[in-house]
Amino acid sequence: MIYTVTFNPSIDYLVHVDHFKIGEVNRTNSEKILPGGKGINVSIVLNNLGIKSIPFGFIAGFTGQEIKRRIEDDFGIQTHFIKIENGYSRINFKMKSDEESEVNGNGPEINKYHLNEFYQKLDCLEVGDILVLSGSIPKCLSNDIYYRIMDYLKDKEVKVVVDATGDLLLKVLELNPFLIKPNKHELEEMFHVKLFDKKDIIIYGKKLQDMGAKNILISMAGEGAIYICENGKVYMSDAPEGIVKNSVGAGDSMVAGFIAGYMKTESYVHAFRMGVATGSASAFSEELARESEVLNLLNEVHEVEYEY
Ligand SMILES: Nc1ncnc2c1ncn2[C@@H]1O[C@H](COP(=O)(O)OP(=O)(O)OP(=O)(O)O)[C@@H](O)[C@H]1O
Ligand SMILES: O=P(O)(O)OC[C@@]1(O)O[C@H](CO)[C@@H](O)[C@@H]1O
Repeated sequence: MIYTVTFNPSIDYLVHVDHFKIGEVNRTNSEKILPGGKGINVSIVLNNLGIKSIPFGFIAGFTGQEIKRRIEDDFGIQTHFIKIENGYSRINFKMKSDEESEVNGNGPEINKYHLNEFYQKLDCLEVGDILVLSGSIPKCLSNDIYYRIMDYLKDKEVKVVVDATGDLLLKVLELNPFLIKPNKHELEEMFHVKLFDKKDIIIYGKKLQDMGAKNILISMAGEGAIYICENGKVYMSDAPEGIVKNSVGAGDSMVAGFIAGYMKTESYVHAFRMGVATGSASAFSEELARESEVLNLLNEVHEVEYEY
C-alpha cells in the first residue's frame, strides 16, 4: 500500500487576475477551490492514475472538514486524518496573473497527543509499502520530524519518498530515502549557491546522493527535469510543450507519476518519463492531471542520458 502524509493540508483558493496591480483593488476572472497540500495532491494524482493510496494528515475546523469532504466525495479516496480540536486548516492563496504568486498559511498546532495518534497509525505499515512525506510542517513542530518518522519505521523496509525543503529534507538523507524531489530553487537554497547550468545542477544533485538519498528528481518547471538514479546514471528531459493553465501541484504530480511508473514497470527510466509527463499534464490543466492527459504527453518525453 502507498501512504501519503500531509502535516499541513490546505484549501487552495486559486484565482486568475488580469495584470495584478499591487496596492489596488483587483477583480478576479475566475476562481477555484480545491483540496490541497502536497501529500494530498500525490494521493489525488495516484488515484487519477488508477493507484490506491491512503492519505494521512492533520485537519482542523471547517476548512479541515471541507478538505476531507472534497477528497472523499469528489475523488472517492478514503482519508485517515487526525482531527485537531483547535484552530483551522489553512487556506492557501494562489494567483495567476502576469506572474504566478502564492501565499501559504501556517496551519493549526499539532501537539504530542496528535503525534502519538499519528505514530499509532504508522504501525500498520508493512514491508514493501511506500510512504510519501510531503510538504511543510506547522511551526510548532521541529524540523527533524520527517527524520523521526523514518527512524521509527527503519526496521520495516518501507520505501520513503520525501518532498520537502531545507533542514526538513537534509536531516532525512542519512536514513536513505528512496526518492527526493527538490526543485532547482530548493537545491540552490540548500547549498547556498546559484546554479546556472545543468552540469552544476547535477554536481549538487549528486551531493544529495552522496549524503544518502537513493534517487533524486530535480524539477525545473518549464525547463524539464534531471534524474539522478540510484544505479549512478543521470538522465535529463525537456518538458513537453503546452499552455500552462495552473502549475500548482506540478511537482506533486511528478512525484505521483514517478511512483506510478515505477510500481507498474519497476523501470526507473519509465518512472522518470511518467514523472515528467504527469508534472506537465498538471501544469497544462486547470486541476491535477488525469490519466488520459498524462498518456497523451508521455510520447513527447524523451530522456537523454548525461555522460560525464
Ligand atoms: N511551465 C511548465 N511547462 C511544462 N511543464 C511544466 C511546467 N511547469 C512544471 N512542469 C512540469 O512539472 C514538473 C514539476 O514542476 P516544478 O519544477 O514547477 O515543481 P515544483 O516546484 O515542485 O512545483 P509545485 O511546488 O507547484 O508542486 C517539471 O519538471 C515539468 O515536467
Ligand atoms: O506550504 P507547503 O506545504 O510547502 O505547500 C503547500 C502547497 O503550496 O503545496 C501544494 C502544491 O505543491 C498546494 O496544494 C499547497 O497549497
